[in-house]
Amino acid sequence: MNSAEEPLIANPDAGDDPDREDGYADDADDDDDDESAALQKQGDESSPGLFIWLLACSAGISGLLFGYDTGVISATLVSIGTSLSGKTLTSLDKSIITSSTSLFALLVSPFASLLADSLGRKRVILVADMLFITGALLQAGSATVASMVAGRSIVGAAVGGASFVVPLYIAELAPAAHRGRLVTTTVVFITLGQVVAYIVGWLFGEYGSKETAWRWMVGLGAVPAAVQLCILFLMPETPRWLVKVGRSAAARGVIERVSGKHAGLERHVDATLKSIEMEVREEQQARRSRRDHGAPGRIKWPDSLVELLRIRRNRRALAIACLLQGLQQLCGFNSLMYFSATIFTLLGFPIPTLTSLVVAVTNFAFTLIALVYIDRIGRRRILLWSIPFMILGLLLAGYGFSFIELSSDSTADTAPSAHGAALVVLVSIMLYVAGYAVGLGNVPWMQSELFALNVRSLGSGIATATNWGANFVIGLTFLLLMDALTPTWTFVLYAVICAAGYGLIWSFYPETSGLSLEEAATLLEDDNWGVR
Ligand SMILES: O[C@H]1[C@H](O)[C@@H](O)[C@H](O)[C@@H](O)[C@H]1O
Repeated sequence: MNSAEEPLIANPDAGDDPDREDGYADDADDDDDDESAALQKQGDESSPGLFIWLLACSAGISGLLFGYDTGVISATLVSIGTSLSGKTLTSLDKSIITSSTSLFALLVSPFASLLADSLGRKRVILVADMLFITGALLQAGSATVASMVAGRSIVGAAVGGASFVVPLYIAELAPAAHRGRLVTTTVVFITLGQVVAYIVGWLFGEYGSKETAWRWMVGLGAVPAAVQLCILFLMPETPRWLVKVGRSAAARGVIERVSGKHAGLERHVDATLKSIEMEVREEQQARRSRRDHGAPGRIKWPDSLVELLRIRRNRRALAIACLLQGLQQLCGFNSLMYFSATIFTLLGFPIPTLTSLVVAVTNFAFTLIALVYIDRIGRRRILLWSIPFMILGLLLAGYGFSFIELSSDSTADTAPSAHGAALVVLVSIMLYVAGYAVGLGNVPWMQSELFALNVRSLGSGIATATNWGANFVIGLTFLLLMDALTPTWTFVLYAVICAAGYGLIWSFYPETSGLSLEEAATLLEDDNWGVR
């Protein structure tokens, strides 16, 4: 058994409560708990301090890479020409090159969660950086389609690991009152990475040499990864992981540093540490009791999977996290990210790559707005407010498309009415993207706050895999749907998916804003899923 699975907490207050079969709450400690929760909250609500912002930004570089590597592919594909395997890329080559990234992200994310539990959150960021660098260099030096696919797959593995571990890392370090905002920083970096990728793609595409432009586009991804690799040595491990492996003294030091300076710091640190230790202890007891009641042998990862699926609140957390992550992709946003240039070509815009920059910039700008308001408005509420705008945008875009005759050579009817309709589509796409960016674009990444510590890493890993699975499906089916259903009905289909998602969120997703990770994880015990 690895050390992460068997914490070594030496806590003088540690009380075993044999009456609790699940080991989750201990009545005798209730008054203490209330006091420490109040103290923890008091410290949490003070300003988060420079150090935690620096940490969120350093970790956010992974988000920048995620956004850059997923965004840069559209410009790369149109600039490769005959540089790979001495031939023009076929549609199949393009699809495989594009989707290998999401496929590997999908395959790697659940396994990265095992690494994050045994080696720590920080080391997964380190491994991801090395993969980002290797993948970028391999792509830049590719002479064949096969080596390009290998490079994209390695980058995909890095994106899969980083996209799951960075929100987890930040959520475990952040004070509760600012956690939403700090996790949203990652999404700000992702969307910034996409803007940068579009600009780099456009600049190199317009002004670079035909032979080497695309090599620069993909190779540049190595730079931020190398920078992060250097900074990483200054970044701490999360207190929750440290407590889990029995290093409470080190955890205390980290909590002190991220709490910022405020009155009562010492007591706040004590309270935070105590509540983490309590959660770990309760999980140890629960695990021990489950082992005594049957499951023989040592707890290995399939056992944490069993815990995830057998305990009601864990199962619910997983259902919600997967629902949100699935919806984030199935609402169709990334079809715009990957194919907006194709769409705007169909609509007859003169410089489609520039027009598609509108999508990336709107996404980035509205993610910044989410950054400011997410903790004030709350996760559930921001989703319930923003999804109707997405639905409206999709329906209007579908309506606009119905006025445009797409001819067989894939160019739009150039009649004045078609120009008007193209503008309607552009504006409604912006409305949809804005709605997406303030809600669905970022809230699902707060997934780790739904899970109890013992299953947090595995649960987040599976939810991240759901995100990449749905991303893969959307990337693969969008153009086919446009052909089979027409653009109008494709957009209507995405609107229907959003409406169904709205209903599910309304029924099952409780508000977790402002709660400590330990409180958020217990909310799902309620019969009504903590929704009312
Ligand atoms: O949160 C991010 C962000 O919204 C990106 O713009 C999108 O491309 C990703 O798929 C998503 O996970």
